Amino acid sequence: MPASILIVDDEANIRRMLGSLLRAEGYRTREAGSGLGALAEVQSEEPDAVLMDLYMGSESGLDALPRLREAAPELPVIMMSGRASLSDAVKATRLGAFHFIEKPLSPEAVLLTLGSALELRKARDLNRALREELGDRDEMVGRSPGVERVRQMIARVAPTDARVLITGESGTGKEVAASAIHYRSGRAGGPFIKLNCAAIPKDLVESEMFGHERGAFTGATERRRGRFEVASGGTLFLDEIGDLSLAAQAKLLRALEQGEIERVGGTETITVDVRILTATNKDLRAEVAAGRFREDLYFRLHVIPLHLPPLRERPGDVALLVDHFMAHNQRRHALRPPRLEAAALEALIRHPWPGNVRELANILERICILYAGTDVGAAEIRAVLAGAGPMPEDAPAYRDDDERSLNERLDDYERQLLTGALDSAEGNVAEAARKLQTDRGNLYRRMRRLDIVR
Ligand SMILES: Nc1ncnc2c1ncn2[C@@H]1O[C@H](COP(=O)(O)OP(=O)(O)OP(=O)(O)O)[C@@H](O)[C@H]1O
Repeated sequence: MPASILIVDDEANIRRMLGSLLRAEGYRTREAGSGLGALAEVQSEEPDAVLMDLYMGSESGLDALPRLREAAPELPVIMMSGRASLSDAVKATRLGAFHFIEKPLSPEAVLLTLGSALELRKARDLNRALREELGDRDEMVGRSPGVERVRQMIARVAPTDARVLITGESGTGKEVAASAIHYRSGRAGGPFIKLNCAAIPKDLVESEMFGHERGAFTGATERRRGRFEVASGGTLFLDEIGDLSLAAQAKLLRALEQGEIERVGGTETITVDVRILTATNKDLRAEVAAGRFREDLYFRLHVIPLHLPPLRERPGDVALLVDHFMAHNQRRHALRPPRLEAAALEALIRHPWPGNVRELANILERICILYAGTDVGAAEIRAVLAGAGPMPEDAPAYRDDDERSLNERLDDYERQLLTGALDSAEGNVAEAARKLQTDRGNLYRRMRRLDIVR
């Protein structure tokens, strides 16, 4: 669809001249002879850009400009004038004009300025779409006191640069909270970069965080920027921080203390401006006591603690989350949502949700797909929940003659489960994690512990 341009000038011959120039370039054009006329045009259908004269008889384009901007805040308006003073130009810019061009108009200047105004417009539209999408992602659904506390805390810490250590069981929304903090901070226009410390092999942690120079180690065929550098100006979210090796902890501590990093194999010191948010489902204090986590690093990261309560402690949020995920699945899969009977909702509320909100989201996706457009009662919910249970019916039974310890037997079972899921996902770890209703980090950690290589 060609862009539509509104031409506002009290002189008909200028409107005609601009109109034919723009149409020859493939634009659609509309015209207005006054500021009021322009406002009516914009209100009836918003154009993609406006070209407006500064002096239209007794009327000044400078009066019309704020009204246009109010009616359509993202509409770029280009002002034109033959006898504008510098102060007019400054005033126009201050009132939000996109640009100022002088008459007599040169076709090149008009087309060039219009081209960049339309680019800006496109970028703004894209941004808005992104914001809408993100709004959905970083929205903490829930009205329980626990979630209200989290929300208040987020509002309080977001505008600061304080480091926040987010704790909570798996699937409670730690990443949602981190992204909410970023997008409500002054760094929202900068990048939000996530690094899952459990998902990267030990010997690559340093290069993931700080980057590497070409040839720094076997396989480093290109120079690569690390997450610290990529996140500069924004926020770096270090998930599963409790899984970081002691060696990597030492390097992270140095980076935090000095605000500087060095790429692996490099000599250059790079200053980075990054806000650090961390999350863990481990008890980091216990990790410190056990000597697995550096105390000095713990104190650096733990400036503000933010704890996300497990879903079973806030059953009052289940109904809201059900609504939220039903709407989400309806959009995502373009299907009619099932109708949940009261008993079905009751069953969902009573479930203990060991996998927290992530588990609820997965169960609801399954319900939406399996029962689209039909009635769902407690029996259907029980069936879906049973299918999602941690132990399938053919779990290995207890055998008197098995001499292995409990842990060895459990490891064996876990290995079967993981390799089964990985096989069924054709080796795709993210997909296998989804099938097992866990996150990739957890799956990688378990694979590493059991020496499962994929
Ligand atoms: N309060 C909430 N409102 C809406 N969605 C939520 C909420 N909490 C969690 N979710 C959703 O549940 C899923 C899991 O959340 P998230 O990844 O933030 O959990 P997590 O605590 O970081 O998990 P892990 O420790 O396993 O990484 C995501 O799809 C997220 O969008």
